[in-house]
Amino acid sequence: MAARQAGQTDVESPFSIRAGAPLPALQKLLILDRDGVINEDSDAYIKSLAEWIPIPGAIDAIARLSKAGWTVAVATNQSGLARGYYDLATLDAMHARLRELVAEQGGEVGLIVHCPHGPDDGCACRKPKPGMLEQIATHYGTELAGVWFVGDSRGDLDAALAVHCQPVLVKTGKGERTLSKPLPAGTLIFDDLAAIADQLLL
Ligand SMILES: O=P(O)(O)OC[C@@H](O)[C@H]1O[C@@H](OP(=O)(O)O)[C@@H](O)[C@@H](O)[C@@H]1O
Ligand SMILES: [Mg+2]
Ligand SMILES: [Zn+2]
Repeated sequence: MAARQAGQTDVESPFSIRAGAPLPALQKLLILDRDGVINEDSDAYIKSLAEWIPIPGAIDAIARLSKAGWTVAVATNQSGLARGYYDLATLDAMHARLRELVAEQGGEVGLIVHCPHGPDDGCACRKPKPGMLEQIATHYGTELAGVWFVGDSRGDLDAALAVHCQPVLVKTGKGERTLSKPLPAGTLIFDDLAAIADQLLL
């Protein structure tokens, strides 16, 4: 299958912050994995809008960060597209719903990038490859070093390390499963996205 480019269905403003560095005048950038971080995940994939269920506290966390000047972008593998489990319109409906829920709380979601490919397509965007993170960095005109990338799977952590992001693991989604095996040195661990927002907004 010809490798399609990673899909992006959103635009956002160009700001960033290197986690741990002095806070520059520019806004702060946080990158999130989707399934298992923002919404519940399933080994059967998230195949419909009805199956897209926000993790408690996640929508509020994104809204709180956004209102505090953080740019919150998303990088998500969506091999279910290549597998034919759902189509792009369904994926877009999930992301429209995410935006709607965050907007209802006065926040906004930044760029959402997805990898539509399957594991055997040899694309550059499927995590653990860092292509989507690089796409987000290009979009916002920023470096990635030290930027927190929050995921629930080992592939998320490895993608972060590939571009010198700060790997951050949440225990939601597949996080506990990921935590049961050795993690990359320096990985930060939080219960959930709400706890990350609490930390970043201290
Ligand atoms: O966590 P993000 O990247 O947002 O999305 C993960 C999903 O695309 C799906 O990724 C699949 O992995 P494979 O793509 O089949 O290896 C499985 O892990 C599913 O359970 C999961 O829902
Ligand atoms: Mg995930
Ligand atoms: Zn891809």
